[in-house]
Amino acid sequence: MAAFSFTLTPSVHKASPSSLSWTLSLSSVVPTSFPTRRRPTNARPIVVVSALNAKPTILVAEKLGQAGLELLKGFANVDCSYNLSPEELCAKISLCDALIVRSGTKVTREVFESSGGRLKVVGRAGVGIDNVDLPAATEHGCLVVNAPTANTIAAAEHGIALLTAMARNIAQADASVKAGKWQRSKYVGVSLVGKTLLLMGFGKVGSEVARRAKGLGMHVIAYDPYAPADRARAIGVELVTFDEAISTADFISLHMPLTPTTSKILNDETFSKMKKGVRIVNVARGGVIDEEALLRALDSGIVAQAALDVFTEEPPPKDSLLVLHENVTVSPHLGASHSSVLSELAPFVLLAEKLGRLAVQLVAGGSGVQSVKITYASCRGPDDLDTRLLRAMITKGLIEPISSVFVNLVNADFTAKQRGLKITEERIVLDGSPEKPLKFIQLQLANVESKFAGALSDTGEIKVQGMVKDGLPHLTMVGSFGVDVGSILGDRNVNVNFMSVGRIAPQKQAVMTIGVDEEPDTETLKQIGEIQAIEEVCFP
Ligand SMILES: NC(=O)C1=CN([C@@H]2O[C@H](COP(=O)(O)OP(=O)(O)OC[C@H]3O[C@@H](n4cnc5c(N)ncnc54)[C@H](O)[C@@H]3O)[C@@H](O)[C@H]2O)C=CC1
Ligand SMILES: O=C(O)C(=O)COP(=O)(O)O
Repeated sequence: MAAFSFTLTPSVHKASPSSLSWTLSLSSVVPTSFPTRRRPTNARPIVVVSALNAKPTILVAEKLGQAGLELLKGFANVDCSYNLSPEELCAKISLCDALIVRSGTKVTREVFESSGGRLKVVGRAGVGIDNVDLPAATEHGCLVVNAPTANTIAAAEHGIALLTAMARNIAQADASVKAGKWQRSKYVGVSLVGKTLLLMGFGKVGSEVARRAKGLGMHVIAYDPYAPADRARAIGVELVTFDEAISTADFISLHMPLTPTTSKILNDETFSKMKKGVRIVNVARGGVIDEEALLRALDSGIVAQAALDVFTEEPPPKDSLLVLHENVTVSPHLGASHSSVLSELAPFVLLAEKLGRLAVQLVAGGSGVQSVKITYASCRGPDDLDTRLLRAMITKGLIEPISSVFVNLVNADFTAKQRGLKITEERIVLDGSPEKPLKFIQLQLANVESKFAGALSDTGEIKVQGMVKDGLPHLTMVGSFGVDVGSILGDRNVNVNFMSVGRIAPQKQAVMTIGVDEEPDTETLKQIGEIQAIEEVCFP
């Protein structure tokens, strides 16, 4: 083991006598020690611990992304037991404080009764909560929470995929070519442009489908008694009555929850009022369609085609005439399959929050941030990077240290708007491999004073920039100064085993000693010495 030390000159904050404390500037050098997170006073854990000092037990009854499981394991005993029978679930539940399910587990009254009062939370890792008996949960004092936006884009994209695949007979044509046939006229398909698409349910998924369908040149109408007219107008969608809706549509796409009111909302009577040759897409829930009535409508030609991701019974019986119908395209409830996107973004989520926290601490007085510009540098095209989660975490980092608000993905945009924080996002598309979602994230806070002159960019904004290396967030730039000593050593395969910091007096020079497993070469030391904030480097 070896150690080397270098002196950091406070020249970076010479111009500002009340400059940032060394703790912060040195944390800029140590990539893993961003300012520590203070838990906001009103933040409440979801899971209630049942015995003093005991970890809660969470039963995960369906497959979740690894990143989500790791988070749970950080504070709870996690029992991943998939494909439990109803009896097995009831037998286990009295040992659990929380239960996490997706759409495949029925959380019935019997489950709540069997829990003996221990079950405090049912978490639905997804949108639809039709598989949870809500009155029974309420009676048993059990909270039911879902992830209302987690699957919005996936469900909307899947709906559009089914719509276009159905219109062009992709699944049938694929099977035919693979069977050695070449039936060009049989599978020619129908055009979408100029056709009327009816969205039944104009909430989060329905709105996203509308945007995409407009891009395909479709005329989009919606039936949703609760949807605000201004949202429909903004997207260019006409809200219509039920009867007008079903009698004028060429295509119908379902996006409402399964409730007693929407159950079998498409039935023999409604099919009989539809235009002959209508085409139906369902990525909502199987139960919103009377499946036997749909089969009859397909056989009679009222419905020309249907594309279904969801079924009353999942999986549907192998001999289901609906599934096997030649004019029906099916998928196995895939409208939520984007967990890999979340897991690949996980380290950047941490980076985003830490950059937000650091940036706000650089502001003189801490508050008064009115606008933040976020730059994402990526080798991926703009449409291939969903930044909502990152934006939410940056907002969380910016707002939580200076307020008592608890910010998460759900309320981040709302909270920012409420506080008058304007967020703009910019993407820089870099050359290179798109394997990693991002190269770096940069934040710029405009029109604020900094306690730390060195944190200001040439154009006078507070600027911080970071990247992810080996799964960890690294701060790479503050103001105009590159600060990532850890990255330089990491790039040269020099393993850091400790770091310690001292200083001669407040606002004076600081000394950092870094213990390394391998001797850094002179080129590495030279590179560290060239960092503007560093006065001198030596390796004894
Ligand atoms: N296939 C899949 O993997 C996925 C399926 N879903 C399904 O999509 C459904 C919709 O999801 P979101 O858009 O996020 O929900 P949302 O709550 O944002 O939108 C649902 C809309 O349906 C409307 N609605 C309620 N009752 C209605 C009725 N009787 N007639 C017409 N409209 C009615 C509501 O006013 C609301 O605007 C979920 O409940 C879930 O069942 C969601 C995600 C993935
Ligand atoms: O989020 C929803 O409502 C879905 O339908 C997704 O279901 P899943 O979590 O994939 O079983």
